[in-house]
Amino acid sequence: MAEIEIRDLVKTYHGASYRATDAVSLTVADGEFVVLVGPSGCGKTTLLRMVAGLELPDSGTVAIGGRDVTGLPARRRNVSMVFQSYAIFPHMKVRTNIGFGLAMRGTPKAEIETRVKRAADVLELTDYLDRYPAQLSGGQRQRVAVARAIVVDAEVLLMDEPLSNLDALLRLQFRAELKRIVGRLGATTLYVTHDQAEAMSLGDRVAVMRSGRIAQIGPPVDVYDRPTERFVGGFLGAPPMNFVPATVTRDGHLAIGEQSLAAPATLKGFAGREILLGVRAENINVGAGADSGGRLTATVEVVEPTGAAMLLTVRLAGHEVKVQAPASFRTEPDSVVRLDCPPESLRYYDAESGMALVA
Ligand SMILES: Nc1ncnc2c1ncn2[C@@H]1O[C@H](COP(=O)(O)OP(=O)(O)OP(=O)(O)O)[C@@H](O)[C@H]1O
Repeated sequence: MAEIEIRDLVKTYHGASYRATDAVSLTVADGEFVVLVGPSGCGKTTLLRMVAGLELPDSGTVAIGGRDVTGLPARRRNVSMVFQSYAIFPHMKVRTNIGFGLAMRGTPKAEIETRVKRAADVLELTDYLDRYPAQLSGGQRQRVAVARAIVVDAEVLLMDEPLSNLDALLRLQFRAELKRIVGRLGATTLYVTHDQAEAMSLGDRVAVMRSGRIAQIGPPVDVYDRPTERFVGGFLGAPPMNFVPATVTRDGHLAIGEQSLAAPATLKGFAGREILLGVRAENINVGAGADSGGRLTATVEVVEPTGAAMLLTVRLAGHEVKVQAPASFRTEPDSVVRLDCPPESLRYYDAESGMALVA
């Protein structure tokens, strides 16, 4: 059993006027992979370091496997860590690097050898055991760091941007590999990244952080599809969710400038108010030309082929909107397009607070 239970963790760094983490609570179930994601400075690393035992909270508790470890130093927590910098020793061969943690714990030599071999096998490093880090590629070095973390059989795996030193392609490859490895291990994992795509890809659940708090947590697809606040919709997704100001009219419409869509009955109580309409680029149907049938009219500003799709930037009632059209869609700047959004793909937010209006 290695559930991580974080309760009301508060941390204010010396001299700071704000809390780096502001009463964060989070439970990571045994064997679960939770990703902390959010913009720079939102408190992800601070939270992870408090779980690791590298930082003491001002208040709140951390329990691992049902044991309160809040006051315990890192070495007594049975956690394993992988950091952004590979933190592998340049003067040691891969074999020694991987076995380092075990050697420090006084594990017998024969057992170290067996376990290093097993970890190297999992991470496809067997052919590199007698090389020095300088003789490895970035991805291989990163795998050595991961091997060293998994070899000790810790209850909990903590990773802070472990892929950030890799170039884009390697990062993508290793992301899938990491998912496979950690899945196989079944370790309880808390993982920090600022990369929303990485968070979506890896997490059983994703916790989106903002200013020291968890804004929303849930399975990646849920969080992506139903952001509970504008911030989350604007952070997850490339392009981010579109937000268009609209007024709820008394006759049950959503007025977007001079144009309108039907408003759902759930917005009845908001008649007369300006709200934000949230919609993902891929949920907007687009037709070329003024007669193509959609209920809204917009003007194309930018056309970007992405290969898999055609990304359009259009202007709708003075607002910029990203639309993902099929790759075969043909249009050009200044052309008129018609847009339609299936009602089930629309989300509604308070214009001031940015919070979702209806679930
Ligand atoms: N040792 C420190 N002393 C003072 N302030 C710190 C310290 N470490 C972090 N902070 C501040 O605490 C806040 C949270 O930092 P933290 O490193 O946890 O954010 P983060 O979300 O991990 O950001 P990034 O993605 O940039 O690493 C930031 O405002 C940061 O400037």
